[in-house]
Amino acid sequence: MQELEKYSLDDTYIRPFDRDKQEIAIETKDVHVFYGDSEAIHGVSLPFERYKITALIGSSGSGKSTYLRSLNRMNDNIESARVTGKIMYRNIDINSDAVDVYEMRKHIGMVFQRPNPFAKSIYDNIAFALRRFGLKDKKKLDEIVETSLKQAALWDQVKDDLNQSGMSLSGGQAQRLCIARAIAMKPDILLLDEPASALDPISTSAVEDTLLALKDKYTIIIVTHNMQQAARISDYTAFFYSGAALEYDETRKIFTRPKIKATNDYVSGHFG
Ligand SMILES: Nc1ncnc2c1ncn2[C@@H]1O[C@H](COP(=O)(O)OP(=O)(O)OP(=O)(O)O)[C@@H](O)[C@H]1O
Repeated sequence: MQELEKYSLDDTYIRPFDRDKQEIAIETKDVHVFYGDSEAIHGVSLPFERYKITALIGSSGSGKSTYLRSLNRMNDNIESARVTGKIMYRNIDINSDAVDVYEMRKHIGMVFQRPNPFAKSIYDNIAFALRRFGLKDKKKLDEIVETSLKQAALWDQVKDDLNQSGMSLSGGQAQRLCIARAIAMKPDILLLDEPASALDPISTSAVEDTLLALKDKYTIIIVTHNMQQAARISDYTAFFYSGAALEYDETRKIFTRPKIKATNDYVSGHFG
């Protein structure tokens, strides 16, 4: 934890957005997250542009996952966690008690680090939540299953046997099934917490291609440990350090001309 003392949390650069030209899909305002008495996120205010990929980078324990989870209230599932501040989505503060969390998560979906397909067929992995939300029409279900698998770049590999178990897929295929499952709900925003960290390089590359292809329909926010991955796929990058977002800018600037010393030291491999 030595390095955590090294840089000032006040030395920050958060890029401005031109809100007349750049649509903001979701935005946090002064978000703090506490686990019991310990503060893990210290007032993070970031806007995320629609139809862009934004990467959250930073060393282990810097708060990336905690912050990402706050964006669709996954921290609600952690008993000791408490989130303050506003998370504005379509002029609604989704952090307010009045929000129906399950309804909100239809708009703001999440894919986790480890592929977690259900022990069901590929078809049912996708149809399950749709049926639960009341969709019974078989033709409509077939259509959504097909479109979601196509968008997740998995259709060609599985179309001949949608009845095979989701558990029988390779890691990369299983993760793309989880992406298909998330996008079947037609979310606006897709949150991904290190979706490729458990995958081999070929599967990683397939997942990255999938995300790039999804960008024109979804706003994507992705936590990654992998700086090359952030550089390859994201438009914007936020650098997290010790529970604060120290720098937020276009990805190419973060990796070539960061304005903050901590960012520069991190992207050039001085700590991590
Ligand atoms: N469920 C939890 N209960 C208590 N403390 C937690 C919990 N989850 C995370 N923390 C703490 O919050 C801080 C931020 O952790 P977080 O997992 O968000 O960081 P991270 O940047 O995503 O790290 P990593 O890259 O290792 O996943 C750390 O100090 C961590 O120990």
